[in-house]
Amino acid sequence: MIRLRNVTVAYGDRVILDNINLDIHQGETLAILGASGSGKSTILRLIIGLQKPTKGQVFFHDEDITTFDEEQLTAVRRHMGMVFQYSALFDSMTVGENVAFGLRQHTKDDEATIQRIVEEKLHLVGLEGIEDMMPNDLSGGMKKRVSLARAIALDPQVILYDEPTAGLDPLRCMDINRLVVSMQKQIHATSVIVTHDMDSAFYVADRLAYLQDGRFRLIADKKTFAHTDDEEVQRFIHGGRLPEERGDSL
Ligand SMILES: Nc1ncnc2c1ncn2[C@@H]1O[C@H](COP(=O)(O)OP(=O)(O)OP(=O)(O)O)[C@@H](O)[C@H]1O
Repeated sequence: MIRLRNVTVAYGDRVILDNINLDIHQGETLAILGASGSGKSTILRLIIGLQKPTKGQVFFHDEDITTFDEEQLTAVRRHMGMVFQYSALFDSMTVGENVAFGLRQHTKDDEATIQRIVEEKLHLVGLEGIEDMMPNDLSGGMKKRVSLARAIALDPQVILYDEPTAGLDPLRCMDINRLVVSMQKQIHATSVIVTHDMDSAFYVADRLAYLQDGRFRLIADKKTFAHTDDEEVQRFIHGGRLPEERGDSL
């Protein structure tokens, strides 16, 4: 469904992604892992067409979107919902207006239809009756949920999550993890999730990809990934601990 082919992203001499290939299959949830600054968010920006690669191609349904103009990209983005790091809600708009934003931009739906969809999407993320609240009055977890409701307002084929659990306590993280899984079940979206959070990655993903030094060091299904004999990947999975440090420490 989404394919990156021989993609390089460089800023001057600094190569961030070095001739990478990636296939994302319809209906799957793929987690992209890697150290800070390894280029994970860049991959999301390439997929949604917010950034063009220095070299290579990005396909969505067999169309190379790197050749698209802004109007064509807007049409592609209609099928993609993005949950940005730190929610990125519009602070001056109510929750309802935030969720309705894409509907107003991309559809000619009447006000009653928009209100019905806003209500339905807020219900899907476990929030009801908060349409008139302002983002600044919400907790971090609620903001993420509203951000997700906004991302799914147009029934996207693809949902891109940039660090959806960052900054949340463990209970709120688990709420978001469950939501990510339930989104996939309920709207059959293809999901790509960029995260540092190993628990979250293993909970939500079908496959995991580990990015290092501009390349994918490992792309594998969850079980294979968890049991890889690649010591570097194992160290990342175990929060940097060496094998001798991995016993029960509590
Ligand atoms: N406009 C730019 N000019 C120069 N360097 C940039 C630019 N945008 C991003 N970078 C660099 O590209 C690298 C990859 O950025 P990206 O945001 O994709 O990383 P990331 O893996 O998502 O990091 P994090 O986990 O910290 O969010 C970073 O080192 C960043 O400094």
